[in-house]
Amino acid sequence: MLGRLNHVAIAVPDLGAASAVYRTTLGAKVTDPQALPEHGVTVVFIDVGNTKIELLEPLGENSSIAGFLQKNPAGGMHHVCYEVADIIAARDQLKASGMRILGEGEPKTGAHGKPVLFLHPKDFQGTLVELEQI
Ligand SMILES: CC[C@H](C(=O)O)C(=O)SCCNC(=O)CCNC(=O)[C@H](O)C(C)(C)COP(=O)(O)OP(=O)(O)OC[C@H]1O[C@@H](n2cnc3c(N)ncnc32)[C@H](O)[C@@H]1OP(=O)(O)O
Ligand SMILES: [Co+2]
Repeated sequence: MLGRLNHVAIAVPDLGAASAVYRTTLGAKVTDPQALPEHGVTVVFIDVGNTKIELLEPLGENSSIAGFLQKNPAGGMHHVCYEVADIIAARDQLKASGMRILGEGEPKTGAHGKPVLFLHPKDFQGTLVELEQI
């Protein structure tokens, strides 16, 4: 089921400040901010060759990452995203093995314009897992 590691996501309280740290101290090329209101976040990506770093900050009132940032006010590792060839087949296989699919269980369109799903962190060793269909 698993393909490449598409990205590692870091939730931050201030996307501009976090982007500046990556740009000035690590020489990173940071994409322009991309507002994703349907996901309640604004994101940027940093391509590191073999994968990407996604920096994300809350957007709007009930952002799905607000709770995480309350617990981690300075920010922190938020999720990993794995690529899958067939997200519906992956979803159905995971559901059959008792894993919890977050949201209504139907893929939404992610930052890369591809279908994505999220798996409950409690089912994956305390790590929020995103699947993105390539
Ligand atoms: C798709 C666009 C973009 C892309 O890459 O294309 C993105 O990645 S957008 C990313 C933002 N969207 C999401 O994260 C959607 C999925 N997330 C959720 O539905 C929620 O964040 C959820 C349900 C994982 C947690 O929501 P919340 O924190 O409000 O709920 P709880 O406090 O009840 O949390 C339950 C339990 O899980 C622990 N938790 C929460 N977030 C994480 C996390 N990122 N990693 C690990 N664990 C997490 C939380 O601490 C609670 O644990 P407990 O021991 O019960 O306190
Ligand atoms: Co992501």
